[in-house]
Amino acid sequence: MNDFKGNIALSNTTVSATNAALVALRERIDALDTQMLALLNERARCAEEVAHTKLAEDPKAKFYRPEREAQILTRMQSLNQGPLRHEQITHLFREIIASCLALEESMRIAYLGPEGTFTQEATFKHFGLNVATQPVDSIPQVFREVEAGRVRYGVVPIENSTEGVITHTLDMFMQSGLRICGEISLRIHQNLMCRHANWQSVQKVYSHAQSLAQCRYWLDKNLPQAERIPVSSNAEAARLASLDDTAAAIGSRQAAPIYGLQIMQDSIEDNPNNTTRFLVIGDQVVSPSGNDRTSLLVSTRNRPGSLYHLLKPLAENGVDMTRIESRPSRTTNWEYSFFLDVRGHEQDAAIGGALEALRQEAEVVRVLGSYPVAVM
Ligand SMILES: C=C(O[C@@H]1C=C(C(=O)O)C=C[C@H]1O)C(=O)O
Repeated sequence: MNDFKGNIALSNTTVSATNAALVALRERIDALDTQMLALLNERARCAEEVAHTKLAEDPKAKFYRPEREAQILTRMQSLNQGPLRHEQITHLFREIIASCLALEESMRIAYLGPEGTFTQEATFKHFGLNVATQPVDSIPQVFREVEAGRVRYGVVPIENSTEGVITHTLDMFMQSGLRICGEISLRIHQNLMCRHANWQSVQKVYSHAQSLAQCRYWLDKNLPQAERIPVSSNAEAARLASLDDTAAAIGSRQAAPIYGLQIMQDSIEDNPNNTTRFLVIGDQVVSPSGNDRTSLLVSTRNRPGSLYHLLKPLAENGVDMTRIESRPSRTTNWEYSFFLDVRGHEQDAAIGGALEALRQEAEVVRVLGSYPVAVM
């Protein structure tokens, strides 16, 4: 009995000591929040000042500066000593920057929709959660919205680490004069969602064919009885699953609340490094950030050694090529267009030299854009 009472007394003391510690910690957190609030608003006032300064210099000034944002995020990562992870710091600062930018101007961004797709997730990752967005039905439509000036920028997928390049996007650059202003790299986490907790009993799984392919082994193991039904987008899959208790959908976690579904299993992709790269398209020429990529479109007649002649100027100028894709040029049979990604900015001397030499070799050499390499 004594022991029992003693224990109670001990735990009461522990509880009140814990309480006192919690009270003190929460007071400290409140004080820090007060400081952060003041600092955030001071930062916001600086951004407003930046806007006035930009306008005084150029009444048509573009406020969004992707290279500056990338520099800020990279700097914060290099200063970060934890315990918050780089990813969390990046996320928080992205939202702070987006909120400051929103004070300078309100931007509208078109993306390949519908709502609940990974392209929407990429858009919010890059521009912050509060940006005004316009989901559209197709990649050409994203280009058209930007070209017509109905939105400031567009977001389209360009390549997936498992499934390869998205040729629709590449082909649009052959017709459009828009430039690439940025890239977004998104780790693709697939989620199984349905209306109820009894997910193991579903008979159908809806998703985009690519997502089904990315979860093949997980499905074999966990839902061998369910029929896999490919549909036009993951958002459409979520919509169909929201109408049917015998079905589940696979897709982006953004889709679940939109279609009234619950996420029953997350990160079910077979390859945990599955990443998709997206492009931000617009009409802006972006200044160097210090860690940039340049995308080129080069067309040439098909003659012996033509690819060698295109690549030689890059090698001779020490330019690091990170990607090459070839597409039929569509204007003349057996003429090819090459999409090249190189490290660096078009204002770098090495790339300038390579471009000059390339222009002697190829019929068409277009810089699609120099832009900051995706920061996380
Ligand atoms: C404040 C600026 O404008 C925008 C907002 C930024 C920010 O909040 O840090 C950074 C770059 C721009 O997109 C700026 O150009 O410095």
